[in-house]
Amino acid sequence: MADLPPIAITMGDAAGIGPELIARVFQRHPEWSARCVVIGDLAALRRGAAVVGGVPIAELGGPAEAAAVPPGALPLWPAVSLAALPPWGRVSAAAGRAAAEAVELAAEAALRGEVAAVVTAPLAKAALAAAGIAFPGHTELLQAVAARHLGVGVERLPVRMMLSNRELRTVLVSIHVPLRRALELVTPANLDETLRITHAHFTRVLGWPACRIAVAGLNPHAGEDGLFGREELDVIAPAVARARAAGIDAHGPLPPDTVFMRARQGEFDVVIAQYHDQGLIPVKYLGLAEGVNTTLGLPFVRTSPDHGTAFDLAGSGRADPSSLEAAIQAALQAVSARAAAPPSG
Ligand SMILES: NC(=O)c1ccc[n+]([C@@H]2O[C@H](COP(=O)([O-])OP(=O)(O)OC[C@H]3O[C@@H](n4cnc5c(N)ncnc54)[C@H](O)[C@@H]3O)[C@@H](O)[C@H]2O)c1
Ligand SMILES: N[C@H](C(=O)O)[C@H](O)COP(=O)(O)O
Repeated sequence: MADLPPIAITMGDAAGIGPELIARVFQRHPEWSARCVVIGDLAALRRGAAVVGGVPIAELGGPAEAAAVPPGALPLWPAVSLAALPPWGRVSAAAGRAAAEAVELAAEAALRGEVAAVVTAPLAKAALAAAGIAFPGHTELLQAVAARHLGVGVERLPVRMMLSNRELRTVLVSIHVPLRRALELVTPANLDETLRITHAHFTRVLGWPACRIAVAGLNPHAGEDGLFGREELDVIAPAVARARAAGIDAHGPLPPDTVFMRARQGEFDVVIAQYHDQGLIPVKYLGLAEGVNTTLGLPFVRTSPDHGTAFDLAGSGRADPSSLEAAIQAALQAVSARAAAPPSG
């Protein structure tokens, strides 16, 4: 796969652990230097490198120069610049704006085919908001950039968040919305789309022959035949039936308190969760170290660590790079899978 373009890694919030984790990754994986391009601010990456004891930085004019980067160097395309470095661990509009710019540049490069995938280091949603950026997080920002590139509205490019580790995968019906709003978003259309996008990701994008999808209920005991709520009977079960009629190996609605255990024991490949914390708590409870956040439905591969900016640790050198490493590894694997079996549509 040496002939594929590099993978873009965005620096994340410069006040958080992103820059130091990126530097740590190239210390631990010198073989990735020529396969990646980091998009960010030079001073922020220098500061991150200093936190982990120093890493040489190779400044690039663009992704095409990555292939010549020597092992162990941090391949930086300094296409984003901060007027001043933000203090560690503080929300700032400037850091939010710079983080978003790096993400937009990476997505546009991916859409032009100049990078093979996008891996995003964590940004702070409050910093994005402080910068006046109207998206709650990466997922919605990437969706908007891709839709703009394709000349369609975002409603024509639905995406979903998947969190995964070695033991469990979960895809969310809704993402960054208040819990009351999440309940309203348990609709036939959202269920159908989540099932379709999840099935397509595993079978068409990753080339699996089949994918066993469990669908969690919303209410205690999946409603207990309507005793504790009717969403299972009125919305979720019909969506599962429609999916099965369309050839998707969907099961449910299953009681949310045991469906993750059943998937972890091997009964299902992935669980569709009805809202953010229903799906993310079981994955993150198993530990942040190996978790990967993947956006399904985009026209390019995007992964991210499952943790955030960890402002409490930023600059200390104590942050664990494992989740970022897992995100890069997952992106490399997905890119290889796509190259071996291009999706049919
Ligand atoms: N991928 C992303 O961009 C992403 C993901 C999750 C949260 N966030 C954002 O990050 C900000 C902070 O969120 P939060 O505090 O809820 O979660 P967090 O993941 O930043 O931190 C939660 C806890 O985990 C610890 N932790 C996180 N990453 C670690 C690592 N690599 N090594 C060791 N310990 C680690 C932190 O010290 C903290 O105790 C918020 O703005 C949130 O929206 C961004
Ligand atoms: N919900 C994600 C998590 O907790 O891991 C996180 O906020 C990242 O979201 P984006 O990838 O949309 O920034």
